[in-house]
Amino acid sequence: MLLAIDCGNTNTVFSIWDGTEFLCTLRTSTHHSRTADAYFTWYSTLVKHYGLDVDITEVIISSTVPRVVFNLRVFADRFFGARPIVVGKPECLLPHQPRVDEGTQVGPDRLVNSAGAFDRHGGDLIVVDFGTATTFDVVDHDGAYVGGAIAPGVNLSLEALHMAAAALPHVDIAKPQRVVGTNTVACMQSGVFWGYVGLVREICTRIREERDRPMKIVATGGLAPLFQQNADLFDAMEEDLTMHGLTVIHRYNKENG
Ligand SMILES: Nc1ncnc2c1ncn2[C@@H]1O[C@H](COP(=O)(O)OP(=O)(O)O)[C@@H](O)[C@H]1O
Ligand SMILES: CC(C)(COP(=O)(O)O)[C@@H](O)C(=O)NCCC(=O)O
Ligand SMILES: [K+]
Repeated sequence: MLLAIDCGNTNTVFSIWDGTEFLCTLRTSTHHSRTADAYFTWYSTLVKHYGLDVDITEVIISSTVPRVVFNLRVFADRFFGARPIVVGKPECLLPHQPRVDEGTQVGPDRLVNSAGAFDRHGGDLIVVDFGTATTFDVVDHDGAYVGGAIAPGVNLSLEALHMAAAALPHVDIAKPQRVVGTNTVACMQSGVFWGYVGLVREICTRIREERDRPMKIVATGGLAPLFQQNADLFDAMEEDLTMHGLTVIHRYNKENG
C-alpha cells in the first residue's frame, strides 16, 4: 500500500491509498523538528485507533518545507523499509514538464495539484489552493503547469493585521453576515473574507482574459470550503486534490521509472 504525504507550511497530511481508495487521512501540524520516531508514534496510534491493518510498502512525499524531508525519509526507511519518491527531486518523474522560467523552483504542491486536477478534468484549468499561501496554478491544455499567482493566505492576512496593529486582536476567519462590520472583529472578517472573494474573482478573470480561452476553476486547500459557500467562485471543490495528485505521480513513476 502507498502512504502519500503532503507537507504544507501549516499542516502535514498523511493518506493511505490501497490502489482504489484512501483508507484514512491523518493531519498534524508541520514542524521541521519532528523526528522520524515522533511521526511513527503519531501515525501508528491513529492507524490503530481506526482499526486498520495496513502494510505500507511505498511512500511518496510532496513538501513545501524542504527541512522536513530528511526526517520523513528516515521515517519511511526505518518503519516501512521504503525509499520515498520526493516530488521536485530529479529522480521523481512528472507526467507533464512545467513550462516556466529556466532555473525557477515551482512549489511541489503546485505540480501535484496540477497533475491531480488534469487527471480528473483534462486541460485548461486554474487550480486555487487555499493553504498558508493562496496559490493559483494554471494548467495548459496538455497538462503542463505553466505558472500562476501567489497571494498571502487568508489566515496569514488576518495574522498580519494582528501583528502590525496594536488594537487588532487575533481573529479566526468566518464568513461575515454583512459587509459593513459594526465591531472590530466583524470589520476584520469582512475585509479579509470579501477582499478574498474579490481577489479570487479578479485573478481568475484576468487569467482567462490573458489566455483567451475558457478555463475550469478547481479549488482545494484547508479554507476552500469556506469560500465554496460563495457559490460562483469555482466550478469544483476537491479537498483530496493534492492527495489524488500524489497517487497520479506515484503511478506514473511506477509505470515509467
Ligand atoms: N477546517 C478548517 N477550518 C479552518 N481553518 C482551517 C481548516 N483547515 C485548515 N485551516 C487553516 O487553513 C489554512 C490552510 O491550511 P492548509 O491547507 O492545511 O495549509 P498548508 O497546506 O499550507 O499547510 C491554515 O491557516 C489552517 O490553519
Ligand atoms: C507558494 C507556496 C509557499 C504555497 O505553499 P503552502 O501554502 O501549500 O504551504 C509553495 O508552493 C512554495 O513554496 N512555492 C515556491 C515558489 C513557486 O511555486 O513559484
Ligand atoms: K498546500
